[in-house]
Amino acid sequence: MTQHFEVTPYLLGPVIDNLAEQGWVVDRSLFSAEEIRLLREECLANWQQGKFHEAAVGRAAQQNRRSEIRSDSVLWLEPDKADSAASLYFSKLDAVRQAVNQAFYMGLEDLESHFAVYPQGAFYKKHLDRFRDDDARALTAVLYLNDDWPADAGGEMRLYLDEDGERHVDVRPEAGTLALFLSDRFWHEVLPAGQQRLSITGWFRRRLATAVGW
Ligand SMILES: O=C(O)CCC(=O)C(=O)O
Ligand SMILES: [Fe+2]
Repeated sequence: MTQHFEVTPYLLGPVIDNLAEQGWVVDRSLFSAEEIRLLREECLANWQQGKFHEAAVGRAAQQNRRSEIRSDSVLWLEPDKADSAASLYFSKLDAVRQAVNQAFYMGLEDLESHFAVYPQGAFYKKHLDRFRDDDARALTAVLYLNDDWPADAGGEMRLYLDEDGERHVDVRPEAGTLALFLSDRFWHEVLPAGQQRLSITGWFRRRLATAVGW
């Protein structure tokens, strides 16, 4: 069954405007409570079936488990095999991709995404979402799935707004909050989570300018 999830331009307008002005945006209107509930259930069902693995740092052959840097567990989403909740996610994010490409000619081609579960106490130290040997990741999208996130539960994503880390915003991982930021520009971290924390992290990737002999 093919379903089309409309993302009306009036929802994307402010997202694009904020990205243009500041390179990051926090949106709370793209996903409905029901859509987030479906995604959360899918995330938890996979978690309970033991399908997640401890997250690594780095890419491909250079991947290492570094539990002093991050202590979450992840499960990659497969767009082709996506069942209903994940395909809903991919169609919404594709609308974002197209709007960003139209506005900024960024040439975003695809999206790689994983569910992430941060058990109580888990964190991800300050980092940049771009690998030394791969600059394809251009725009990061983090969507939070947590139904109930008390103010004192920690687990905020701290997004640093300048190079020296003096200014930052803390994003609470509440259901339906979507944070978008330029992957090569914004250092960020996940503060220790006071309770289990669920999310989907995605990276829009750009075509790589590979040398082909000319
Ligand atoms: O979950 C978050 O708030 C951010 C996760 C993150 O920084 C990452 O997976 O690279
Ligand atoms: Fe990150």
